[in-house]
Amino acid sequence: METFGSRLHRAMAERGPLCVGIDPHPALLTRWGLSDDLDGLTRFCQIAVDALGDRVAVVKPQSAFFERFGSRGLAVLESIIRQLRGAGTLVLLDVKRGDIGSTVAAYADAYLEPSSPMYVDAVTASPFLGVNSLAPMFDAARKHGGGVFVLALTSNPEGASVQRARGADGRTVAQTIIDEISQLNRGAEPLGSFGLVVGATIGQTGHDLAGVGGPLLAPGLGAQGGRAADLRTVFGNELAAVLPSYSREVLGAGPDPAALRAATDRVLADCRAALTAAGQ
Ligand SMILES: O=c1ccn([C@@H]2O[C@H](COP(=O)(O)O)[C@@H](O)[C@H]2O)c(=O)[nH]1
Repeated sequence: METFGSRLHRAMAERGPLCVGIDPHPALLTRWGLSDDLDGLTRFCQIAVDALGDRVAVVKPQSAFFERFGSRGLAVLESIIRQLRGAGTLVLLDVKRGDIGSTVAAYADAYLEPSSPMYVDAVTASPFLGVNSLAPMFDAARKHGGGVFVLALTSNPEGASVQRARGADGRTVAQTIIDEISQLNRGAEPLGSFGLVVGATIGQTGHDLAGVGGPLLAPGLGAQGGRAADLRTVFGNELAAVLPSYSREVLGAGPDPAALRAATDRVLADCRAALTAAGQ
């Protein structure tokens, strides 16, 4: 069985280093001339999937915007996950789950067990109940070729007070998370299956990302103010592992499918330029 890290490495080589988020914000539904209800959600997602599904390496649906509509919203999410995976696109579900280990086991069943209706290639996870509380997700990912992206240095300004707090050994909370995820990826080639989330908005991190060995998801580009050129400042020598992620910046170009594709091509070109400019 091929690992998630290997599948992601190939997808990034074939389609380019880009993740596009499907975040059906109420304001975007309105902007696309759609109603803020289940019909609008369904139409929005169909247009986005048809326009982008076979072009980008990774699509990242944001679960919250589907959960707004209850079980019928989740049915739409399940449907687009199936369609995207059918088009050969890796699906990273942004759901930021975390809990005590016995409950994380149920989240692992929900997202990383192939028989689940919500089965995806990878999920985002919150480590703030302790990285090791996520062990059931890591185990399921290993068993089924999935991936887990763990929050480390998030793109929002509020994250720093928690993530940059220092423990007894002098390391920040984020560095502890980075070090634990690095251990999980040890020896994995060409890329580990355990990633970190590091916002493109945070400037020089002051953290050591050199040994991570897995993908570095970089949200915060576009609508939150991050620019592709900032990736070089944030990630330094680790540009080869960076997976830039845009949601509103691309989706704001819709609903015209050609405009969505043009926006995707534009941000991908920006990212390629930024990620290769340092001679990588
Ligand atoms: O640190 C983080 C972690 C996750 N996100 C998520 O990414 C997208 C960003 O959307 P934009 O429209 O490109 O701002 C969204 O789903 C966030 O929940 C993040 O922004 N920062």
